[in-house]
Amino acid sequence: MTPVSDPADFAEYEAQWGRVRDALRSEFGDAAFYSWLKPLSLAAVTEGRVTIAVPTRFMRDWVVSHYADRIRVLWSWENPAVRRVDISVAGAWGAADPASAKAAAARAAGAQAAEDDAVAPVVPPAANGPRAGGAAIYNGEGYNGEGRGGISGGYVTGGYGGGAPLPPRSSKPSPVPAGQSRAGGGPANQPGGHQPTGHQSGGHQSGGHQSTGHNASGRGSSGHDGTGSGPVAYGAGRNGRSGAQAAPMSEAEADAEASHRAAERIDQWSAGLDPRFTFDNFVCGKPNELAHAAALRVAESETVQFNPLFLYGGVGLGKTHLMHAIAWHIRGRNPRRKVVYMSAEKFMYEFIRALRYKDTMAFKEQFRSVDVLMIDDVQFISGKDSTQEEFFHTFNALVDQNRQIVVSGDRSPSDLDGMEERLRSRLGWGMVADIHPTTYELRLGILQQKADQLGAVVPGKVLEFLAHKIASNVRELEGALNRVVAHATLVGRAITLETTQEVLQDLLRANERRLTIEDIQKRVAEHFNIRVSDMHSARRSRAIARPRQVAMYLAKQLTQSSLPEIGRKFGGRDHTTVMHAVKKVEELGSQDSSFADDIELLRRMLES
Ligand SMILES: Nc1ncnc2c1ncn2[C@@H]1O[C@H](COP(=O)(O)OP(=O)(O)OP(=O)(O)O)[C@@H](O)[C@H]1O
Repeated sequence: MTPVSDPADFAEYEAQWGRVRDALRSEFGDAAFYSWLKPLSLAAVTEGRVTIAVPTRFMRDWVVSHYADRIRVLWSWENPAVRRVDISVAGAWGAADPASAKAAAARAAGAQAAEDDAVAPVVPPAANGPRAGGAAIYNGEGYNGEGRGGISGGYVTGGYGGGAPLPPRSSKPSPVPAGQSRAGGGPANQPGGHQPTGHQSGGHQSGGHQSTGHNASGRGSSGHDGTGSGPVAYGAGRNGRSGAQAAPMSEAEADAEASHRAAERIDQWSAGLDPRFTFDNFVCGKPNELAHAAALRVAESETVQFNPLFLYGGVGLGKTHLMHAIAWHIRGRNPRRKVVYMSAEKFMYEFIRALRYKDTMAFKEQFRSVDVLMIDDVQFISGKDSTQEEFFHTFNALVDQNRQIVVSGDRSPSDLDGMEERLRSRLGWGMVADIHPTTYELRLGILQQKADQLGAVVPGKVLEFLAHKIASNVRELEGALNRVVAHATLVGRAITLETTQEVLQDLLRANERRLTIEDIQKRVAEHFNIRVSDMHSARRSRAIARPRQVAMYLAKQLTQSSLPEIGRKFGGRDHTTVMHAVKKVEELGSQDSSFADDIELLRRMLES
């Protein structure tokens, strides 16, 4: 094949690529475009054949399977001479800005094409420019200032926010002044390895390693903390490449390095798993039997059972415990399976960080390469549209690849206010398992088990007393037992009912004061002069229905009960009826100040 050798021709192909991209964007929409298509760049052109560069292998596979055919068709409409479109990984070059992307991608694709077909693509001279190899040039004081960052090892290392730009990771030879090693990365006065280089923001701690600043890429760390958020030690990577003597990384090496980093990161994300939260330590009873059975099924199966498994329930009822138990179990059975557990808050934090450091491709790739993804407390991303969008795409990508997803929340998917409808419906697709508030028997069982774990001798009467008095949630129950045991150990006295009451006086008082739905129904019925039984009845006249709605609203505001629990206490009504009541009372309160005053009065009476 004859390469296109005239830069003007290449420019013409670039213009065609621009139009093809526009067409792809309008066909596939903005979300797909920004995730998958925007990072592509025209790399090389030979007669009848164009090569598009992608930043990672994962992305290449995705683009090949989802978009390549369409790209080819659209391009042949633009230019019938184009009969073939190749998608190639930019690999060891990566790209930081459009100009260098072109150069880097051209080299990458050129190398690939040369390997494939022994055809040397011609890169327009201008595109290669002064940044040979697409790497930013470190001249001992800073950069040659093109774009916002250097390029190294396939990762963009953008000098974000105006800090001194970072030196490139030393995977590519570049003109470093003789005798000046890149190890340590920064200007000469920064010792290698443990000084923050370039931009620092905040100082974020993670995974037990302290980092005094972010590196600008969020990646490219020396590898010793695996987070990419710690101090930067460029040029001293895992493979021992160091600074000026480093040989260029091949595509395969770059991929291996990237996978290694992704694996480190995945391990680090799940590093917070609590070793106490296992299935062995989980006490199963009526309120949590469904959730427990579903969790166990997911943990024991190599294939996807239901996707996602959505666990929900009130505060401190064991959702996190079950998720950790799934992770431990899977790891125990098959350590090779990649399991990621993280809170939704952490997911958002990681996403924001990736956006900030222009590392979203790596972020996507890491998440989408896991076998089991578990996201705890998903309600946290309610109202956080961009994070939801990213989670939505991650979710879809994993479901498409038949990977298991487990999510927990404080309410059912359909009740997740502030969550996009499409995400809510996806979350409800699989198995939704509710953890109900504990019963006396379950609390007693949990107390017995926790006392055994502590190795403490606690009289049955004390356990029964605690199970009876502390009904709010298991976390509080466990805290109470810990206090009693700690007190006995410290003062060297046996645990008795008396010492227990003494040690826990504040907690017991607070629990006694805790409002129940029955208290609310009684008080609201009195206030509106109706019978308490009307709270449960099917009567729909406004004189009855309105006070009932008010009581539901107050139950939602003043207790920790979930919507289904509240519904059950109001004559077995559905949770959607409770939701409607809550909305109605809020609406009336905003329109009618005397109604709002009435509600406020009731609230104060109930809380006093
Ligand atoms: N059935 C159970 N058996 C043993 N321990 C339990 C059980 N349920 C909850 N716990 C314990 O209660 C504590 C709180 O549980 P966990 O953190 O899992 O609650 P959660 O539902 O995730 O709460 P939150 O909504 O606050 O995130 C943990 O120490 C956990 O071990």
